[in-house]
Amino acid sequence: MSSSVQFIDGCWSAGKGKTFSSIDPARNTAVWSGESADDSQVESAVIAARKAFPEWSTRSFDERLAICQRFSELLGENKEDLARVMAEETGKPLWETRTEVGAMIGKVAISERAYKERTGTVENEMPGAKAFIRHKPHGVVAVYGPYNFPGHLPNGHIVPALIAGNTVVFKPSELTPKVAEFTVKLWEKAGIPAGVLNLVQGEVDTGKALSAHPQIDGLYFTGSSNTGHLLHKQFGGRPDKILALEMGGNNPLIVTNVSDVDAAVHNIVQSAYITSGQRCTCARRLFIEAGEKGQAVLDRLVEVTKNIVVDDYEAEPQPFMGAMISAKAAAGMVDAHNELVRLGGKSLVKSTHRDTQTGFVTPGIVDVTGVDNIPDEEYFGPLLKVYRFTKLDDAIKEANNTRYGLSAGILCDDEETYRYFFKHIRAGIVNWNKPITGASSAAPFGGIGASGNHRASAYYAADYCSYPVASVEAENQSMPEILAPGLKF
Ligand SMILES: NC(=O)C1=CN([C@@H]2O[C@H](COP(=O)(O)OP(=O)(O)OC[C@H]3O[C@@H](n4cnc5c(N)ncnc54)[C@H](O)[C@@H]3O)[C@@H](O)[C@H]2O)C=CC1
Ligand SMILES: O=C(O)CCC(=O)N[C@@H](CCC(=O)O)C(=O)O
Repeated sequence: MSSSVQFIDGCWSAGKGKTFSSIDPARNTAVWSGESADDSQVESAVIAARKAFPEWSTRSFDERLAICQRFSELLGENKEDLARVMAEETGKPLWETRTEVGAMIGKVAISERAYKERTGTVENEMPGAKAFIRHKPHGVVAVYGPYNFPGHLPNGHIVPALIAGNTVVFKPSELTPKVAEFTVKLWEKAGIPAGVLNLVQGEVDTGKALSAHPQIDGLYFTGSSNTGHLLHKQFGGRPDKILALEMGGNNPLIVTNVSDVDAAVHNIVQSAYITSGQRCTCARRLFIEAGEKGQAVLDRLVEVTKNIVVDDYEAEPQPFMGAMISAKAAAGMVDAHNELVRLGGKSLVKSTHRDTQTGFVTPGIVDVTGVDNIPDEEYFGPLLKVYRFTKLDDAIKEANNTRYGLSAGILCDDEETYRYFFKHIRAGIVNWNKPITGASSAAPFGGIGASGNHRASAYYAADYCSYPVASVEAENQSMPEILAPGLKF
């Protein structure tokens, strides 16, 4: 247990707000406990970041990058310990948390490339002068992270923000404070100067205090659509502040005319149930063609889903799914399953909460074909709704019938069908014969509609971490050969 949990202006200190804790959802044991940052500590963190900004932003790019590279090396050296902390706090199996640390390590090199490619310097000759495009950091930015990737997703904002010269106040998910503390200690070890990266731990009150602080210049948020929409309202009328929102989805996956049934089922399972369905990119709605071919896919999916191994993060052999983030979240999945059945859906695979004290829940499938009033909600867990269709156009129309627009995919043998789907589907990630999860850090990552606000992250995070400055520059001034009308010299 730790008490110095806030990192403000280069110093660790205890929070002055109320106590909160994190629980290992696989074992129902306490992992971490500490006091939250109160308003005065959020204020100190923002002021420290403001004070550190002039020096950090005017350092050379290479100096800033060197610290990020050292952080990346330290992640490598501490990979196993960090993966274990992630597993304890989230319930995710170790194979998966190791992958998450790997993604964090890779983020630095990718962000360096993205910075140079998307926000580097461009020089053009013009008569008697040169035209430049350069980029400057915004200033103090707040970074909010979700619990499902407590390392990788906030890291996807923090690294490009720091590389670009911003200073950061990081507010992690209250469900994963230990991962945040571990990570920020590595930044400290990497030599991040005082005030450049600050950590304020706490629950929603801490988040509210930070987002409302008048001295932040921007906020980079990954989390639920509800919170994202609240932040968007809060930032209304503030065009001077940059807001990047990465939110949830109600993502569709269409299956039509596939010859390799097992390969299709594997792609469905990877799309719907990886991370116990706790990825914003997970498939929530599966459209399967009516008839024998579709039935063969569905039957095999039901069979494979029933056999998915759900177990402790340390179990050997490793399970595909670990516990969900909390016992409450797992119970919520069973409730959501029952609600779909109450609305008229047919349960094909029942979601079962293993016990009321842990987050273990088995993956579920409900056939909701022809059922009206299915809520357009993101059930953030391993629950898949099935829709049978006869015409592809109807499936695409229904797939688009959502306020969200994060990821979408089609599993089909012929390219023409994919091209048609691509043209008509609305989403920020559109895949063919691949899972719709597992988005690359080397590509833009974001959604439309209620999934985001057109400020895609991952490779495009560079875009919201600085603003462009256009300059026309001449070493000497000279009089033009022809004066504008009405001027006399
Ligand atoms: N599109 C994307 O890139 C991703 C989106 N997500 C989404 O994140 C969600 C799961 O993450 P959660 O941690 O539950 O999200 P959340 O919205 O509950 O929390 C995210 C952060 O916002 C803070 N917060 C909550 N209410 C606030 C308020 N009123 N004012 C200021 N701050 C507030 C929380 O303390 C936390 O730090 C899912 O909906 C998922 O789809 C998750 C991963 C990736
Ligand atoms: O941010 C990046 O570097 C790439 C995006 C990414 O890692 N996406 C993951 C997880 C995000 C989520 O769904 O919670 C994915 O697409 O699986």
